Amino acid sequence: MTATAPIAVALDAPDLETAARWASLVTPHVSTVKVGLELYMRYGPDAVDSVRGASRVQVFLDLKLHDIPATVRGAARAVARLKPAYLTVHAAGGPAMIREAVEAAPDTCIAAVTVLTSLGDTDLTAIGLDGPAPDAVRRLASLAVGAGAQALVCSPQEAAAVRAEVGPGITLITPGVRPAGAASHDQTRIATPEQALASGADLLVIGRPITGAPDPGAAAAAIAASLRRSA
Ligand SMILES: O=C(O)c1cc(=O)[nH]c(=O)n1[C@@H]1O[C@H](COP(=O)(O)O)[C@@H](O)[C@H]1O
Repeated sequence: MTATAPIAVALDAPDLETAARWASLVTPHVSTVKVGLELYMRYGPDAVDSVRGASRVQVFLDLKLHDIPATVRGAARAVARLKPAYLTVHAAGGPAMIREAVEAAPDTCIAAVTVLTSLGDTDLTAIGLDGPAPDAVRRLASLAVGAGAQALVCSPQEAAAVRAEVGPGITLITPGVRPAGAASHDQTRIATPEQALASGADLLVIGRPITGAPDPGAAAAAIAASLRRSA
């Protein structure tokens, strides 16, 4: 049996049946499935159990926590019992908040989201965040790692620069991944799966290019095969 590809499929579905069906189709090919806000807001912990099923797939719980440190500590502690492999927090929540999440979920890899891949430089100016994006990402990456985050979320466009900034021990997770010719949807800072891997990403988050395909299992298998060829 071939090893699964370092891909987290974003199960952004309106209902649990659809998410569980996508999960069962893609898990032979990918290492990880991601439960995000859409599913968790509706189903809570059941969403995690349901997509995990009987398989050994890793679950990435993407709740993008961003609140005062004590509240994030409580939230991280509450979901730690679900044993997700990864849990996201926003790096912009600051070092004290990140530290609380790391301490509250010791068996989970806390992944700090730097600058959302949907944002471009004009958005950063509107928000009041000093850009350009690669500079803001590097700054937040360094802050998050200093606070104990073991993983970082950034676009594949910044992965090489972030790796140079934080060194080899940190897991780099990149959404904003689109196979050549695929629709970008609401993503702004994108690259192909092969480019993401070559830039040093450890885990590629891919949603709609897989889940929106007529056969999500075949779409996941095709991307996994292209990554194997490019490795
Ligand atoms: O934390 C994330 O996973 C995340 C961070 C980010 O900066 N951008 C981003 O798109 N994501 C998530 O990655 C997934 C991307 O999905 P697609 O655009 O359909 O491939 C979605 O579930 C987003 O919530």
